[in-house]
Amino acid sequence: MPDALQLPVVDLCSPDRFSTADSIRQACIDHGFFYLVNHGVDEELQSYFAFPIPSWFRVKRDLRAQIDHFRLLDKTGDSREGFYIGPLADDLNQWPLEEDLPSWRSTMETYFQKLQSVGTKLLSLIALSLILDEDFFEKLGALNDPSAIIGLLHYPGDLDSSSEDIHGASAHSDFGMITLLATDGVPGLQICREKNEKPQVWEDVPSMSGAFIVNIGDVMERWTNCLFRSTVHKVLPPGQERYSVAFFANPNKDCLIECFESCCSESCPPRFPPIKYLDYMQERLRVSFDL
Ligand SMILES: O=C(O)CCC(=O)C(=O)O
Ligand SMILES: [Fe+2]
Repeated sequence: MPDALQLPVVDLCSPDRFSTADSIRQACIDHGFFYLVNHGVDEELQSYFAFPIPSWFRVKRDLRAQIDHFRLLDKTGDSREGFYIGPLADDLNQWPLEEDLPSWRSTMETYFQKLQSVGTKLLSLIALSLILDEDFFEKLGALNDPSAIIGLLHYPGDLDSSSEDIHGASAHSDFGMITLLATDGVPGLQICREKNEKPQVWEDVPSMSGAFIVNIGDVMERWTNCLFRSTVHKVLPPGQERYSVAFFANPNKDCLIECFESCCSESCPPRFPPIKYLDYMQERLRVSFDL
């Protein structure tokens, strides 16, 4: 049986920003995961995502088009289904008709904007935690036209949870800067802090009512020269229906992912060469989906 984790809890609105930044730093070094409370996104909005994705509304999965348009896909073999909403301004999103799901589009747009603003606030604390200026990510250009994505995820309830080959979501790390996750409380999410250890140890990440589960993505790990970890995680077949929403805060596609000066030195040189986010993401998608 995996152990249940006690992840740190970060208060987005704490007046003591420096001590909050310190706890974020520790959480990102130790776990790459933490809970975010006091984020200002009301739960009523969050309840909108738990809708059965109607069969007529499932997105036709055109891999090439999705790469071009920064849409992410579930890994082949995962049993979940997802509906993805990309940047609102780029006009590439497919929306249900107003008469089929009244107010759904406007609610989702509001939700997207709120998550974007929570992400921006959190990134200023993350900048502080790395001894950088609070507006560091803005100045870097990461937040101009960011290629953020919301994934509305549905895990069917009728999977055979006794088989090791059946995943809700198979083991992966997220590509971007940070991910904010809201779940409906049904368990299933697990993390593996030492992915190279044998046997791997998987720990349950319980949901916390009203809190987002935040995790560090690969771009942040690369920026910080692996000081902050992009922890591998997966979702077990829940054995009952499960809904979650993941907000992937990805940077602007032209943003350069280059080790921060505060995270390298002569004795600790950058582990990765600089790369533009667009090139990085295309490479990751190519490897992940064997394109
Ligand atoms: O649904 C979840 O709890 C996790 C989803 C996830 O890790 C992802 O979509 O990257
Ligand atoms: Fe993930």
